[in-house]
Amino acid sequence: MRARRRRRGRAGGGRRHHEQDVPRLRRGVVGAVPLVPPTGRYGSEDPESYERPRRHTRPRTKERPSYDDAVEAQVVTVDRGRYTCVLEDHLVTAMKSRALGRQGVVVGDRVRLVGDTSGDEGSLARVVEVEERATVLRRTADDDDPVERVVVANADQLVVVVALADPEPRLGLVDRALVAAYDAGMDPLLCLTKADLAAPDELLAIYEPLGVPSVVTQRSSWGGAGLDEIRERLADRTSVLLGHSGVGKSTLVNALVPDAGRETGSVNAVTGRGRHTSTSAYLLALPPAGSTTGGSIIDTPGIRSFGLAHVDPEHLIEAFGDLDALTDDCPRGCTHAASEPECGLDQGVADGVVSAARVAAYRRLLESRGEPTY
Ligand SMILES: Nc1nc2c(ncn2[C@@H]2O[C@H](COP(=O)(O)OP(=O)(O)OP(=O)(O)O)[C@@H](O)[C@H]2O)c(=O)[nH]1
Ligand SMILES: [Zn+2]
Repeated sequence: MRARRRRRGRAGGGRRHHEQDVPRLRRGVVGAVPLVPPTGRYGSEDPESYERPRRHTRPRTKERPSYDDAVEAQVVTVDRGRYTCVLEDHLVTAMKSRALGRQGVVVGDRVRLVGDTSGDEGSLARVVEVEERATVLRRTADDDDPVERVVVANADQLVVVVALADPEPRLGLVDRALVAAYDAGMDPLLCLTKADLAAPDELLAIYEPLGVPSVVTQRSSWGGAGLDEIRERLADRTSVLLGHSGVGKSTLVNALVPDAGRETGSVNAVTGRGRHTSTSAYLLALPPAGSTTGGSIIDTPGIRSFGLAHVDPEHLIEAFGDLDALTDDCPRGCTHAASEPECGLDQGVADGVVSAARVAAYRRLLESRGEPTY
């Protein structure tokens, strides 16, 4: 029980929480690692500390925190050690400051920048702080590789984009993405595309017992309701879009953000490189539409596998409060899988407090952890 409580308190992974619920974040501390500014104003590698003797023109007391003129920005994409950040209305290229050490900086991170934040051609700012993350979406390269990678930070919804046909839906992919979402404390959303090619009923029935919300769409209806419903679901949130190649994700992103220029052809408009070399996620602000005012989406073009070795089954069930409540009397170490002899979930079904379909769907998710990555 004690171990379980400790896991519940795990940073960034509590039961479903949204960015809005998280109190204004502590600054300058990421996880347990305090970011200690280097001695001197910005550290010895900073050209400004040589070129502009600010200390003489702007006196500061010792107590004054460093970086108090740093500006807030959000990381939009990462490419070979360069961080593109959005600062109010313009993009700034930045690198990590030495003060960050090995601290990772990922798409969605809210950061503080110093240096040249003009965004002018050739300018380079420096990331000096990463704010505590409200959520982290992680993956392991594959299930046998325990190295965890943070994919994106601060997203509160994971949109799993699945084509109803061409390519055929792969449930393994959907299940694994859902596991990652629940583990990260993000709300899942199923986005079923290409409804002009196949009916959604079968797929919807499979995910209905889990209570996963869904939208069904097809490109030809985008003048009408299809796209509006998705916009409403995305409004004022930060949503990660995940999907296998060819499901129509880029087509959808381009419809949502008309000047996004996400590649549906062969060359990435952002990097100028081939589509398959672009592996970084990319954050795009949603334009206001109808009654919605904002929100952003994070496109994840390069994710081909979604290892879940980092996911603790005991943590997964916490995303399903009604099921979690049934497991208090499970034998020690019960994984709540179908093979467990005395699992409280089976008792719950026998007692009629939970549907067999819901337990079976939960167990399918649980088992998807061990399936091959996609
Ligand atoms: N029939 C049909 N085809 C669609 C629909 N949406 C997109 N497509 C087509 O599906 C193909 C794949 O679309 P993309 O948007 O490039 O798919 P993607 O998921 O971004 O794929 P990658 O770029 O490989 O990651 C394209 O030929 C689209 O024209 C739809 O609603 N119905
Ligand atoms: Zn159990």
